[in-house]
Amino acid sequence: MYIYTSEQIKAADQLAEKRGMSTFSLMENAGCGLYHAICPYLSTNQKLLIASGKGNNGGDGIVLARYLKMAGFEVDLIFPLGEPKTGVAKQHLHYYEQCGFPVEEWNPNQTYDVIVDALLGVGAILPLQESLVEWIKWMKSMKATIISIDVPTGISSNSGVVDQNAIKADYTFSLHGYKPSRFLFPSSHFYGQVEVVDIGLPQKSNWRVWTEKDVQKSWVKRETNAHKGLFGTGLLIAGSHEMPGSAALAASSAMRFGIGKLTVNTTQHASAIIGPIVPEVTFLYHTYEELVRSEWKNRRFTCAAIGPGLDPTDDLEKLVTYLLKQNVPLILDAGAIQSRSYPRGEKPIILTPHPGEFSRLLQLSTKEIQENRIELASEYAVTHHVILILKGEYTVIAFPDGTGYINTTGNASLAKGGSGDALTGMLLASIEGNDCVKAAVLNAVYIHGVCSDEWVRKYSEHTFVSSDFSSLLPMICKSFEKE
Ligand SMILES: NC(=O)C1=CN([C@@H]2O[C@H](COP(=O)(O)OP(=O)(O)OC[C@H]3O[C@@H](n4cnc5c(N)ncnc54)[C@H](O)[C@@H]3O)[C@@H](O)[C@H]2O)[C@@H](O)CC1
Ligand SMILES: Nc1ncnc2c1ncn2[C@@H]1O[C@H](COP(=O)(O)OP(=O)(O)O)[C@@H](O)[C@H]1O
Ligand SMILES: [K+]
Repeated sequence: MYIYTSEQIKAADQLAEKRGMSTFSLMENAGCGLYHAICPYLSTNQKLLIASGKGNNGGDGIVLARYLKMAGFEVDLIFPLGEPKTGVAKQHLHYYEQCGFPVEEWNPNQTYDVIVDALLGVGAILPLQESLVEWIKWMKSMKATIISIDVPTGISSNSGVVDQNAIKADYTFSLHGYKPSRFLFPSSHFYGQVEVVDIGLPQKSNWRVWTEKDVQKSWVKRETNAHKGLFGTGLLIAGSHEMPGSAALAASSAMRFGIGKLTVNTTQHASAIIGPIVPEVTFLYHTYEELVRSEWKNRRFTCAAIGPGLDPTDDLEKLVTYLLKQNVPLILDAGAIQSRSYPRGEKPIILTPHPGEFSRLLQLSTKEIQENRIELASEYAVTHHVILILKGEYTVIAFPDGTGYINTTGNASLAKGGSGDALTGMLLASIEGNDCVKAAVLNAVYIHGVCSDEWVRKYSEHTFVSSDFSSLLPMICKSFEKE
């Protein structure tokens, strides 16, 4: 489940070539792998068209055409942009023809059930050429099932940028690994159902998808003689007169997700609302200044989260600056997400912006953020030595060492006030319950999403509310515990 930029794909090809694995062989692997992956979606009574481009994406289409022909499928191979230009694609076309298979001319009057888009892959340069646009318009009018090879033609592979005439695939079969645009916007919505086809190259990338297996492997079971002191003494600075619920949601998720002890610093009014929801927590009613002056030193908190339900003020900023010096894991959310510098300590500092907050932080439009979520999050995490969780569909989790992960759980039922507060609470608990910081963060994000996935399996996606995390977490967490 690795993610590769177009540059990384080219580098992997070159390295393979240097080590004796020719691009010709890789293309054979690609075409053969594609054949086996695509076959289950096809039937021999369908009329198939493979439209190949001039580069190696087109070459993959040629190899696929040969395998399909050999298996008895009715398939036409055409070159809407002209015949192949790369040496390996030419070689494969030669072999295809030597096998006795023809190349067809594009016939706009012919109809097809399935069209394979092997026009452009990771070598695409946008915008699309005029000569392609006419052909794509015809293809769209066909109402056939569209299968794209590697990347749907007309979308970028590294960014979310989409050409106005881009092909919207029903299925995309990506070679070697995912391409970043699979998880960016608006490009991800052009991929359809995605499968990765292995082509025999070793997997190595600093970006990948966090999976159920990863959660299972890194799940920490409690020792039989465990005591509450082992799972953190957290301080949650959250909730205001106007937004008391955010603290309640963060606190209840933190308790449910396993934190040992939790103190909430909030207002008297907010605590009257939080207390009945989470009777397990204790309260402090300090001003930010008072917290800085005394409380922290006396209490021995082992981790903190700040921001849900708080407005960004100068006093809050002073408190954040103070907390950043305390060398404990710190989660900065909502009102605590501001532009500032961060110390290079051993304890993790975690920022949880949604695209709007990240856009304010970077002074970029949300469109630019969404098109480049992975790259921008990673740059920020590395430059500022923080863990950056860029929320939304396909949440991006970037680490200061340049590695990163995409989360694929969660759905639009989470698009409701309070979901982010619950995540903050879960992160706080997770970071104290797992010695591996990466696993702690990734598992919290993953399970936060799984809760909403479980909800929509049974109920309407409109009806999920953040208080539901509390009743879903016991069952979801149980499913990850090894017997
Ligand atoms: N390691 C891997 O993943 C491998 C990938 N292969 C395939 O090779 C592809 C990359 O091949 P290439 O680097 O040759 O690149 P592509 O085949 O993606 O595209 C390059 C060709 O398209 C033309 N082109 C670019 N932008 C265009 C536009 N806007 N309008 C019209 N024409 C345009 C270029 O002039 C060039 O001829 C991958 O996507 C994959 O399908 C395999 O064949 C080999 C191994
Ligand atoms: N369409 C979606 N698909 C997956 N996850 C989503 C979607 N919409 C929202 N989320 C998740 O819900 C949470 C929303 O957080 P946030 O916007 O901070 O909410 P709030 O501030 O109201 O608590 C994030 O974890 C985000 O990833
Ligand atoms: K393609």
